[in-house]
Amino acid sequence: MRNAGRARVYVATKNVGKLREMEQLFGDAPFDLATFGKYEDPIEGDTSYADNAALKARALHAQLTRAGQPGNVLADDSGLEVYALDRRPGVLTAFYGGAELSWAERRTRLIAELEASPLGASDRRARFVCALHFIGADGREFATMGTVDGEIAPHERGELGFSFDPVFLYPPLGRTFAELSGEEKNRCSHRAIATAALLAALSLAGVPAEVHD
Ligand SMILES: O=P(O)(O)OP(=O)(O)OP(=O)(O)OC[C@H]1O[C@@H](n2cnc3c(O)ncnc32)[C@H](O)[C@@H]1O
Repeated sequence: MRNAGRARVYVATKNVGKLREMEQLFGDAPFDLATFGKYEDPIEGDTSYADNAALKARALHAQLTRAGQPGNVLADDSGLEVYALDRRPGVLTAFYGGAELSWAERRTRLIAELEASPLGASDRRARFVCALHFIGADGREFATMGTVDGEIAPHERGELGFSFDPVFLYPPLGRTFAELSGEEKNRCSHRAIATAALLAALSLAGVPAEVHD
């Protein structure tokens, strides 16, 4: 008898908010997401989400292989781009404002920086970007991207989500990402779009392989 197999995928992240979303986004797909306790994240570059996602995936892939535990890996590199700020903080979103600031302080700072900028009074457009990179246990690599357009809200709103979600207004619903349920965010987010593309690519490529019993 032939069955679609389930495969473990180690996620190269230290961001609990991302991991929680990925677990929901992978939903019924034939993968079990896991973390590797000894994952050491590499130093990321400052130019490309795709390069950083590949860097993180390859680092974890190598660490698992060294530990004698080879397997599938997945990494996400993402960020928030504000048009009036020349698309900053962009690839460097995780470091916005420096390590000593809380996320609430970073959100306040972003709104203030936007409003002090020459275009900030008339242009609040922003987008979230997500690059995913998957490496199969057989070494095959798959990369996808997703983006979602929105605006920087005048004040933060909502308690859900993480990081910049309370200041990211999603115009089609008139709410910030932090005012959307997990299910709602996972129907429209940058990560949802990149994940749907990845799951489609994996399915077309026959990953995970069918098992015979
Ligand atoms: O590298 P890992 O360990 O995965 O975690 P990280 O938080 O450092 O990840 P990134 O380098 O990809 O930084 C992405 C940043 O972009 C922001 N971000 C990405 N997706 C987001 C989302 O769905 N909601 C809110 N903020 C998001 C958030 O501030 C993240 O810290």
